[in-house]
Amino acid sequence: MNDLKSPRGIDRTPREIGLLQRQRDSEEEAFTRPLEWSLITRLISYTKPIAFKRNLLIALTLVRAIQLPLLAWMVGSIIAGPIAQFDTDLLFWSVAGYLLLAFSTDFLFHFRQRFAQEIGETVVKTLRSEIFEAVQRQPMAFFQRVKLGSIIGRMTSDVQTLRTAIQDVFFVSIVQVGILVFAASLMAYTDLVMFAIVAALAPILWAINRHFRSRLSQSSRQTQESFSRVTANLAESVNGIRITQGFARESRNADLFRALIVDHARFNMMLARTSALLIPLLELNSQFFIALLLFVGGWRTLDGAMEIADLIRFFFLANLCFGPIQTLGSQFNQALIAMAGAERVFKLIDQEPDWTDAPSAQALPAKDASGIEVEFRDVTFSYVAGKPVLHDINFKAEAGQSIALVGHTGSGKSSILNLVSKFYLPDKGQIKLDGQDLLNLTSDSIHDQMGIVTQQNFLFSGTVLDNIRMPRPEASEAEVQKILLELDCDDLVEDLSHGLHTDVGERGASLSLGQRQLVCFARAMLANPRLLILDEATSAIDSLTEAKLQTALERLLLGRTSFIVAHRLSTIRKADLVLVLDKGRIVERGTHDKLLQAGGPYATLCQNFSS
Ligand SMILES: Nc1ncnc2c1ncn2[C@@H]1O[C@H](COP(=O)(O)OP(=O)(O)OP(=O)(O)O)[C@@H](O)[C@H]1O
Repeated sequence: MNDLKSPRGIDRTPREIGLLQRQRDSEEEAFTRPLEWSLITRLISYTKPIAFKRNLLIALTLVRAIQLPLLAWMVGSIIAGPIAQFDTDLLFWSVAGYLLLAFSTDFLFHFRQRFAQEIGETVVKTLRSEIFEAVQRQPMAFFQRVKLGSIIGRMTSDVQTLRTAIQDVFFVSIVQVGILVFAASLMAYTDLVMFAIVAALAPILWAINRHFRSRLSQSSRQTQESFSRVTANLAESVNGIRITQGFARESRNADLFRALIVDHARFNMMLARTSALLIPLLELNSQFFIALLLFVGGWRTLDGAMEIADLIRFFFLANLCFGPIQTLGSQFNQALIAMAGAERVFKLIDQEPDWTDAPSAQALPAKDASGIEVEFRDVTFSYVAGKPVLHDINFKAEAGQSIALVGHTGSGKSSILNLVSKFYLPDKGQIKLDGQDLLNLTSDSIHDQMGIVTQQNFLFSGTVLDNIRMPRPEASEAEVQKILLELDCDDLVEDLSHGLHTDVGERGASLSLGQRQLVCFARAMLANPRLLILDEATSAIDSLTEAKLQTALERLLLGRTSFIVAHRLSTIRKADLVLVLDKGRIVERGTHDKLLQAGGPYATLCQNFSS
């Protein structure tokens, strides 16, 4: 906990400690895992759509694995052969042969690069769409459990490690192993004693390389993570600057930011120290090898046990061996990192939703111009097992009725909406839509006949037209205009700089609150739902817009069954049934007038509603 202390010795608030603690949490995710055949074969199966190119690439790679050591061997042989023998003709033809081989090697290299990139791209694009589909089919509870950051992590850094594995590690390793085997065979053929020395020392070089590479990549990941905490904190600080200044929190926030950059600097220094140790050590290793080979090779040549030409050839080949030993070390490390990434990505893709529609579920029959009849019978519901938030809920909404849900915060209003929408399933009891048990109806058919307007008035990036047309992208602009006219808010479009084609900005930021809500009403109206779920906005809106919203809402509700978490007296007054909730139970029900007369909990609550 020591490094969580503030630089000025001030005790941190739980939020500050939490922020630094997140670093530990993310580090707990496995960074590497051993090679696993099932993960490797599954990953390779993603290259099936371009199997021909993949196989061609394997063949090209094998040829390249022979070409590279052959080039080195040729250099050694030309020096030891025609040059040592002063044979000009042979020198000319040998160099021409060398050039021909070099040209064909690089010609193939061009295709190796291109095909590898294509294979990587194919795998990445399939994985990303599979992740997206897997996330989309999850029920609501999943999104409360899983952090957005972790889904983004799967989609970006983990998929990136898999790209590296499939497009580089696999093919680079084939080439390097090929070079190693081919060069080793030529070395063994040239001089067995010298080869034995290289073979004995190679594992030491490999082990040193592996050790430092894995430390290096661990440090590099920690550095990246600490930097993303710095940027996340900066974004939060800038976005929340009003609150920061309003509560005079600048100095504490600056402390926290300083702690994060100190943390980042610490990881950066660790990374620099590790690489400053690794690179000279590797260089020293190679030089130590060369010194040893020079000594033994020189001794054997002087002793007459070895030809000088063989010694030259051997040196070229030995040099060629050092590269693959080091490269294979780092590729192996990448492969282990990719295994951890693959495990996380496939776990997300394979994640079965907590529940799905029953196989026998039928579509809710669509009826024109009438609302859905909704009935709750003894419904109990909990988000967390054993902690029910709704108890014995009973009510019936006739087709076309509007039901207002009122109650203190946390009383269970949104939970009822979640159940009607089949975003969650009840623990006990029954919910019936048009007389059929919700469990026997498909979610899609319910959502097709349902419209939702939330308090946040969520808009997607794009134009006003795109947002209104979301439930029916094929709707014409004229249809959208007609909807706006029906809602009596066609002047909304006239006020906007580019009419229906005005860009709404990020999350609708360039529209006013009232305009955003009208867009959401128009969106719901275009869907022409039989059931409308509405969480009435609480934000203060000027009285003119307010009146417009009320008119639009009345028109939207006409002929549909609606459930409204109501905050305005005007909405509640018009509701056919008001359900008063308290601690997950319906404590009163009736019309506004009746409930007001009764003088119970509703009458008390009423004083808080805006008119
Ligand atoms: N996803 C969730 N996981 C666990 N508990 C939840 C979840 N959502 C709501 N709750 C709990 O369920 C209870 C009812 O919440 P609900 O959101 O239905 O109340 P509400 O009346 O709509 O409140 P508000 O008016 O503040 O929106 C609360 O105690 C709340 O803490």
